[in-house]
Amino acid sequence: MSWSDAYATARDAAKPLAAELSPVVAATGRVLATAVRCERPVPAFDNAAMDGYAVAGDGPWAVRGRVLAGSAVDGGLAPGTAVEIATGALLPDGAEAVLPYEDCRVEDDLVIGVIGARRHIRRAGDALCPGTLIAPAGRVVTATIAAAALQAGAEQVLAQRPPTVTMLVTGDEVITAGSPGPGQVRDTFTGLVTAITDRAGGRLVTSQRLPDDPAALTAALAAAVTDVIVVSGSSSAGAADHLHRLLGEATATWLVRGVACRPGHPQALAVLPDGRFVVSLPGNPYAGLVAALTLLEPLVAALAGRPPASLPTATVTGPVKLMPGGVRIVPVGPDGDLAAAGPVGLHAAAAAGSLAVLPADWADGDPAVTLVVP
Ligand SMILES: Nc1nc2c(c(=O)[nH]1)N[C@H]1C(S)=C(S)[C@@H](COP(=O)(O)OP(=O)(O)OC[C@H]3O[C@@H](n4cnc5c(N)ncnc54)[C@H](O)[C@@H]3O)O[C@H]1N2
Ligand code: MOO
Repeated sequence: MSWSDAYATARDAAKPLAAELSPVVAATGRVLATAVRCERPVPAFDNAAMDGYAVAGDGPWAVRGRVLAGSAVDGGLAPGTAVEIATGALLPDGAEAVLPYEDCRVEDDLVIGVIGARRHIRRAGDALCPGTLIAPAGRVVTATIAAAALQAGAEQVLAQRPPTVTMLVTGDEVITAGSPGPGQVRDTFTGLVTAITDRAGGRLVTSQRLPDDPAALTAALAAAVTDVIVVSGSSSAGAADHLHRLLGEATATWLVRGVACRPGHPQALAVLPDGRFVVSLPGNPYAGLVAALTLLEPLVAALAGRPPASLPTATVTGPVKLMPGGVRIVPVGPDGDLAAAGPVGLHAAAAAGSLAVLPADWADGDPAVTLVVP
C-alpha cells in the first residue's frame, strides 16, 4: 500500500467514541460533542472595579463602613454616604460610582472628590450573558476554554471519550531501565508512543515489556482492554517475530499490511473481531517513529473525534536517495533543509524537528508533506 493510502486508511478506520459528560477541566484535550455556553452572567454580580469608595448621590460622602471581596453587604447606600470597597467586592444597592483612592481624599470620615466619566463599576453580565457561545462543538477543550467555562458556570461538558492505548514492547533484548548489557537495547518506544497518543487526544494507560514468546504476546493481546494496542517489534519475518501470525490466528482484519516507505515498510494496522485496533510498529527505533506518525496518530485522532486536518507541506531542499516505487521519509529542519539533518535516525529527527515524506519523483526544491516529531 502507498504511504498516503496507509495514512488515509488509519485516519478513516474509526468513528469517534461515544461522548460522555465530564468535569470541564478533566475534558482538557478532548473534543466537545456539544457547544459550551455561558450559564451564569460574567461577572455574576455588580462589583467594584477599583479599590476605593463606593458612593451614592452627591458628595462629600459620609463613610458608613467597609466591604471586602467575598463579604456580604449590609443594606444599601443612602444619598450622601459611601463605603470603603475592595476590587471585586459586591456593590451595595444605590452605589453610583467607585472613587479610586487616588482620585479622592478622606477628611473627618468624609470622602471628598468628584465622580468622573468612568464609574469603575462592573455590572452583572457586562462581559458575558447566559447563552453566549464560549466554544463550539468540535473544538478541542483547551485550558483557557476550561477556565472560561468555569467562570461562566459551565462545570460539566459533553466531550468525546478519549481513546485508550496499551503499549506492548516486545523483544528479549529490550530493557526498560538502566544500561544495556551485551546484545541488549534500551526501549525507545514508550515515551514516543505516549507523546503521539497524547497529541492525538488519546491516553496511554499501560506499557508492558514482553519477551519474544508467542504465548506471552497472545495473553497480553487478550488481556488488553483498551481501544488500541500498539506492539513494537515482532513485525517482521524473523524466528522471534510472531505478531502477524498471531493476528492471523485471531482472525484480525488487516487494514494496512506493509507500506511502500523507507523506513517503516513492515508497519501494519489490524482490527480484532471485537473492534480493538492493533498497530504494529517495526522495532528499528526510527522506523517505529515513522510508523507511529503514519498509523497511530491518525487512528487515535479519529477515535478521539478530532476533525481530519491536512498534513502541512513545506519546500524541501537537499540531497537524498529516493525510494523507487515508494516514499523516503527523512528528517527535515525548519527551513526545509535535508542536508542540515545529516545521517538519518532518531538523533537526526530530534535535531530537525520534522520528517519530510518524499515521493519517488520528488526533485530538489519541490514541496513535500511533513510530519512533526513529538
Ligand atoms: N528478512 C527480513 N528481515 C527484516 C526485514 C525484512 O523485510 N525481511 N525488515 C527489516 C526492517 S525494515 C525492520 S524495521 C525490522 C523490523 O523488525 P521487527 O519489527 O520484527 O523488530 P525486531 O526484529 O524485534 O527488532 C528490530 C530492531 O529494533 C530493535 N528494537 C526492537 N524493539 C525496540 C525498542 N523497544 N527500543 C529500541 N530498539 C528496539 C531491536 O533490538 C532490533 O535491533 O526487520 C528487519 N528485518
Ligand atoms: O523499514 Mo525498517 O522499518 O527500514 O527500518
